[in-house]
Amino acid sequence: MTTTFFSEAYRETPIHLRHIIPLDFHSVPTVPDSHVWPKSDAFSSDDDRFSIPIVDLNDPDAVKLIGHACETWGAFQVINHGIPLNLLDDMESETRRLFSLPAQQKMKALREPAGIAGYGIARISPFFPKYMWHEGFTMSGSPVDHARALWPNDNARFCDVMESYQKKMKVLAEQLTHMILKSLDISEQDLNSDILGLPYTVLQLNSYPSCPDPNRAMGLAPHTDTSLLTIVHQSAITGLQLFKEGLGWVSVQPITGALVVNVGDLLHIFSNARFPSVLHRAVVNRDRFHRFSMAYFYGISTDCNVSPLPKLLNISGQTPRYRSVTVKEYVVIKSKSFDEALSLIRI
Ligand SMILES: C=C1C[C@]23C[C@@]1(O)CC[C@H]2[C@@]12CCC[C@@](C)(C(=O)O1)[C@H]2[C@@H]3C(=O)O
Ligand SMILES: O=C(O)CCC(=O)C(=O)O
Ligand SMILES: [Fe+2]
Repeated sequence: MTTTFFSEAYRETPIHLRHIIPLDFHSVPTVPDSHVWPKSDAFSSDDDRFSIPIVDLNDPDAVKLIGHACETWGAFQVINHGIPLNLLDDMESETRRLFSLPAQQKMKALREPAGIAGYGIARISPFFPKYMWHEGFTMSGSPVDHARALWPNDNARFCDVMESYQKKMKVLAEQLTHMILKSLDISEQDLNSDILGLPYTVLQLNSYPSCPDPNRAMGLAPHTDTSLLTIVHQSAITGLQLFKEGLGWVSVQPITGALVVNVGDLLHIFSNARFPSVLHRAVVNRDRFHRFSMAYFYGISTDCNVSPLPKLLNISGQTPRYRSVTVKEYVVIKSKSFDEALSLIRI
């Protein structure tokens, strides 16, 4: 379902193979020119005075705290979320196992030019003049076909772990969505009845190999997510940074067992810009520090419209800042215009 939706949306913007096939990172002793980004101090963020809020889902004030975090940061870390720690560990070890395969084996699961699922570099690559120090593996639904191509005889464990993670993430994403709506005083009855019915979901595994010159390479370039919200599990190595007006790039410190939640573009539109869809990027590390992350993108039903929620406009007396678009229209606009997508639908 999700796969068909995205391949229809991406039909008009197929990606060239040079923007799908990653570098064989372990085969290069230095950073090739194709991957050298302009040197800038902004790459390092040693300033740990600031950090995004941490919300305990068992806190009686969790709804209020989440609402405040979404409004001030567009992100927060969540603890006591109900995802077992051993499942997070299994995700990490299966992710490591996948990216440790020889380059020619990973190529057997290469993403199609207009596809969403499979192995390759980030879809946003063509918007940047340099390549990122990153490789990814994207799943929309069952990973079984690609997993068979990667490990003809030994794919059951990978599929089991990915599928059970997707199930658990869906439950958590639903719970967070309800809490976020509650923080806005919106109940399910205030929503178009099928909007949350059949959400699109995408699971993305990210690998950032250790880099010989991390100050000149970029793991994942600055972007906002095309989702309602994204739940990220990061390995114990720093790399994720969020951009906060007035502060600049702020690192998200890994906390064992915590998950990072980002506000995506769709929630930004629904909230009539009250919640910023957070600009974020991943920087890379040297030596032994190969970093992994697992991002779960949670959307809404693909045949629904996205627009500022009418009840919210009534409560606040605000005028809508965005015109109504279908999810597909928005995904097409974003795939063509990337960081200008929101301004193209602004009223
Ligand atoms: C649903 C999606 C969001 C995403 C594009 C995609 O079709 C599948 C992969 C997602 C991802 C993961 C890495 C970063 C990102 C910007 C990219 O290039 O591919 C996101 C996309 C997004 O949020 O727009
Ligand atoms: O690696 C990370 O921490 C961030 C990943 C991310 O932003 C994404 O997959 O969209
Ligand atoms: Fe992201």
